[in-house]
Amino acid sequence: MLTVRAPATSANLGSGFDVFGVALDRPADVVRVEKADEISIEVTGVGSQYIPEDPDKNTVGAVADALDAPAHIEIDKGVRPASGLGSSAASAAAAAVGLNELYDRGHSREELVPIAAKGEAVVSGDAHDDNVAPSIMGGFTIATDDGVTKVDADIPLVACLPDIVVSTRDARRVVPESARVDQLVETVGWAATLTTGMHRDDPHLVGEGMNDTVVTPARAELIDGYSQVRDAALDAGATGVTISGAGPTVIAACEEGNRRSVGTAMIDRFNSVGVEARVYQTEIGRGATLF
Ligand SMILES: Nc1ncnc2c1ncn2[C@@H]1O[C@H](COP(=O)(O)OP(=O)(O)O)[C@@H](O)[C@H]1O
Ligand SMILES: N[C@@H](CCOP(=O)(O)O)C(=O)O
Repeated sequence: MLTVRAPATSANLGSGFDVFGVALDRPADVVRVEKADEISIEVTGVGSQYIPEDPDKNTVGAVADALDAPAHIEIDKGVRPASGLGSSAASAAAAAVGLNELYDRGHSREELVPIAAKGEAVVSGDAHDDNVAPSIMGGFTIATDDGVTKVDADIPLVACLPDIVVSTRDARRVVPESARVDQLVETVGWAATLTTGMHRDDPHLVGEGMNDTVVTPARAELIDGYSQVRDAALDAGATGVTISGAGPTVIAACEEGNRRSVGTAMIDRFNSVGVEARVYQTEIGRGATLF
């Protein structure tokens, strides 16, 4: 039996819809894989009552199929489903790394990204790579059809998860079908600024690059209190704030010493609109770890 820990991730970061992602230091899923004649799945942990154990409906089933690696797969969820923290992707990433090792398939970490993304297609309708890439490879990742570029960055982050459920599938339905040229121009500027910030470990450039006028405003409607929480985090010293993945988690970049005050401000503001929330004071972390 092999055990793999794969981290939660925050995709998009505002300007990088379906492209940018970061591995978070915590929370994480822990997945155990053991060779078997057929695929079977057992799920425990946070939100496990909402996660199907049917291999056709769980992200890890699609990964085992793609690797032709039947196994008994135990998933201990640390990442709440429908959180915007790459919950479904964390399991898929862990399964891809574990089954690749168990069956000695010889794929590199980068080659495992599109394999793990097949699991994302099962739950959200699209095989987007922006969560599985950082969960497998760690750091800040730029995932495109040409492959994954990874930067090891050190940026303090606060992820505030409200007690609201937003499924990625539903949140993809509100994404506008088109954008104006002036919006493309500003998005390119923000994405370039964010990428430079990651290279320089500069939370101010990263925060500036977390802007977005295309996808985030449409999705903000799905999160009660989003704009108030964003303002509160910025007032408390966050350098940038946006929706994590498809939401409802709200993610803030900040300086090391500001994480606690930013987190408290975000929780208080969600509470003030009647929404319970919890906060992860975290940072950009490593990819899936095999034990
Ligand atoms: N291994 C898994 N872990 C988490 N969710 C899963 C898994 N397999 C299937 N799902 C389903 O995926 C959906 C959650 O995925 P998604 O909406 O993308 O949330 P998140 O943003 O947290 O990844 C839920 O409907 C859940 O039942
Ligand atoms: N690019 C995707 C990312 C979804 O992330 P998740 O953590 O909400 O699954 C999107 O924005 O739809």
